[in-house]
Amino acid sequence: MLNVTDLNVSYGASQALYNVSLNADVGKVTCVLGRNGVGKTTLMKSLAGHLAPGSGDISWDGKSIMKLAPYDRAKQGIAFVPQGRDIFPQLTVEENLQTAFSAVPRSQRFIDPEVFSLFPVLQQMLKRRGGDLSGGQQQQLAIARALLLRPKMLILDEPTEGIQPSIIKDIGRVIKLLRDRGDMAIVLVEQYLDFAKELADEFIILERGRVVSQGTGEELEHSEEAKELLAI
Ligand SMILES: Nc1ncnc2c1ncn2[C@@H]1O[C@H](COP(=O)(O)OP(=O)(O)OP(=O)(O)O)[C@@H](O)[C@H]1O
Repeated sequence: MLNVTDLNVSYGASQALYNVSLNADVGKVTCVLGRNGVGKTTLMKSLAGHLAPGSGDISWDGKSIMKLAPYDRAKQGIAFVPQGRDIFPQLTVEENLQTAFSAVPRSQRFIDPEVFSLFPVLQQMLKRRGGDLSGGQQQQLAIARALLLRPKMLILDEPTEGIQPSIIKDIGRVIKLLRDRGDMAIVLVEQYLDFAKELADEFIILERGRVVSQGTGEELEHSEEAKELLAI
């Protein structure tokens, strides 16, 4: 289980997160919602170890991971799919997938066929360069690469951003499937309420760096407050 407690994060003199707390359970999708610029990415980068919080704590399975570098968090099973996907455009799809290998034991350094059953298009495009894929295909590649880390926690930062509806559906289906497998905590950042409603078991909404609403997926379904907080 992930426990984030009273996290404060600043960029120089400008504070982006104020006393943010969040829990995420294995076998559940926890959605982090909010409009542009409210601090969602800052929170995800803090979880992955790319930003150092000023105060507060982040623990995984009861142990603080605050002092671990991103690579060591990946080794602990924490996989981060950043916004903008961050794939290597000059490498092939296969080579992009293989970049996950450095953070897993030797015995796990193979492309698990499961990623092709989740994302069949990647198998067809194995020898193509990452940069030649569409935005949606790149997103699928980034998720597949994260899955090769055999994560216990999968962090997805706005996987639907700028992606065509049919691929959004596919990604939603994969997230549900991974959740139902029951061996992974999924933290999903979203701006789109409808996508979040379909998937969320728990949610928080951020506004100007603070948690202003939280609850269960069912509560999100009927929340007028959420609609207002996420309206553009
Ligand atoms: N590198 C940075 N230096 C200074 N300020 C930053 C930096 N990155 C983000 N910020 C500021 O921190 C605040 C939170 O930004 P963040 O990217 O976390 O929001 P977000 O909710 O993820 O937004 P989006 O949906 O647009 O990605 C914003 O006011 C942003 O301008």
